[in-house]
Amino acid sequence: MRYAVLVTGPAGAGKSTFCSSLMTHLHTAKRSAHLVNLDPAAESGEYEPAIDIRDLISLPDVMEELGYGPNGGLVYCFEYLLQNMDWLDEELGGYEDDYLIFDCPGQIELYTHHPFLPTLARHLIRLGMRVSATYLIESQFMEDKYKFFSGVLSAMSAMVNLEVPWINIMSKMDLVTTSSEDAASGRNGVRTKKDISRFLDPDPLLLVSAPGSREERTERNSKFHALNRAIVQLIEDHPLVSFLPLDLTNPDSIETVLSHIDYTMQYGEDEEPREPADMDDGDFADME
Ligand SMILES: Nc1nc2c(ncn2[C@@H]2O[C@H](COP(=O)(O)OP(=O)(O)OP(=O)(O)O)[C@@H](O)[C@H]2O)c(=O)[nH]1
Repeated sequence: MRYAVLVTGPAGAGKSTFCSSLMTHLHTAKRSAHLVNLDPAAESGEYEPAIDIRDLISLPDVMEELGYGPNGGLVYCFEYLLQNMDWLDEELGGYEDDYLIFDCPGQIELYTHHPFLPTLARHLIRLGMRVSATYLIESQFMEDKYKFFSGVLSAMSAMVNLEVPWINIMSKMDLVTTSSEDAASGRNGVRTKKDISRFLDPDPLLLVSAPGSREERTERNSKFHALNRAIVQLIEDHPLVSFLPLDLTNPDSIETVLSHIDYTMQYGEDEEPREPADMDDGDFADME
């Protein structure tokens, strides 16, 4: 069985770094894993991709030869890929019992209102692969509820568009300090773990505004207030909208995220993911 993990999220969220960490972690665990680069503008990273869209088409070439800008060029590259899926099939052909990690580009519109990734995911499923997706949002982005709403809505939009087992990840947790002094002074704009922990598994009541804040002023506008409450209700009603924290400086954190990916890919979202300690070898026997 082949397993595909689509690593998605906005530009700079840490997708490529996460892919490298997953590769290292899987190799250390003696699991067969390969990197698939789907970013036609990618720069070289720690791991040489086993499959690389730049071997088919690259963004700099498209921009130079066809005169496109970066966004139009990226769309052209993906349209070209979809018209040449036999290239991908051939590239994937050599992998049988492997874990394939797809590093995706950071242009958010690719996830929210283009059909490329859903078409790709369906194609991989037709090839008999188990497919799941992760969506990374960086912890620094989650400074207040407005940014949180924006992040959640972009994640939900991508999730609804893609329709595969899905895990939201809050990346770069190592940049979140636990120093209450820093938090009090707002030094460097860093937040405490306590500050953003409410966004990992959000309690809607906590997201309703605090008095005296920017929120209070905004809520004088009752239409926006009603919209806020509706979004809060949506978040509450939807169990998929929670975030796994990812601290790449902590191997346990990577292990936990990987366990969730394994489990989600194996069982979908119908069952609650269990902690790694609750899983036995039989759960992943065919993934070794
Ligand atoms: N401190 C910290 N920095 C990180 C982490 N992950 C990524 N970074 C940094 O964030 C920047 C962006 O990381 P990338 O992995 O290139 O992010 P990306 O999502 O692949 O970016 P695009 O390909 O542009 O969409 C780089 O400078 C990384 O070194 C992390 O877990 N902690």
